Amino acid sequence: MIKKVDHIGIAVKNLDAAKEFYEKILGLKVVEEEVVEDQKVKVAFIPTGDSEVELLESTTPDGPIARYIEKNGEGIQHIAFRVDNLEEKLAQLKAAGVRLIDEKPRRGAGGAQIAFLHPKATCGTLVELCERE
Ligand SMILES: C[C@@H](C(=O)O)C(=O)SCCNC(=O)CCNC(=O)[C@H](O)C(C)(C)COP(=O)(O)OP(=O)(O)OC[C@H]1O[C@@H](n2cnc3c(N)ncnc32)[C@H](O)[C@@H]1OP(=O)(O)O
Ligand SMILES: [Co+2]
Repeated sequence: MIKKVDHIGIAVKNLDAAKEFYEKILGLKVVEEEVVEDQKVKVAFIPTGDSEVELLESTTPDGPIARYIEKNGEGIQHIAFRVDNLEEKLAQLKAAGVRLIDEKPRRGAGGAQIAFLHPKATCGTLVELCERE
């Protein structure tokens, strides 16, 4: 079952510059920063009520965030929905013929289990599903 929007992923060129805007100008607060090697990103999480903003800077010129920015510039790269059972949700989507990027959960930020659905199967938005304690 999908519980809520967990976070909105925003691709940025420079995490420090983005933090400057979100913290100093908007008045929000980064609570956690982490490198997720598996996704070739450095992330900063900013709580906004019941959901968070995830700022993403690429750690390599060939990662998904670098490729996204090269093609589209900075901006919203994905939306993440919290699920209570990721394996079960992936099996259900696979049975429904949905194109999955990840058939098995991978490790995400903050110890979450994550998996992506292909934007061509979701009416144009890259969707992440995540399960966390
Ligand atoms: C840390 C973690 C966490 O929260 O815990 C994260 O979020 S990590 C967040 C970063 N990690 C990821 O994004 C991992 C999953 N992403 C991927 O595997 C990749 O980025 C893909 C989504 C498959 C795109 O791959 P690639 O750039 O090689 O393909 P491509 O440029 O040929 O794109 C194929 C088609 O999908 C579209 N497309 C590509 N990226 C898109 C996006 N973010 N949103 C909407 N559409 C997108 C392209 O425009 C293109 O459409 P046309 O054919 O019409 O031109
Ligand atoms: Co994410």
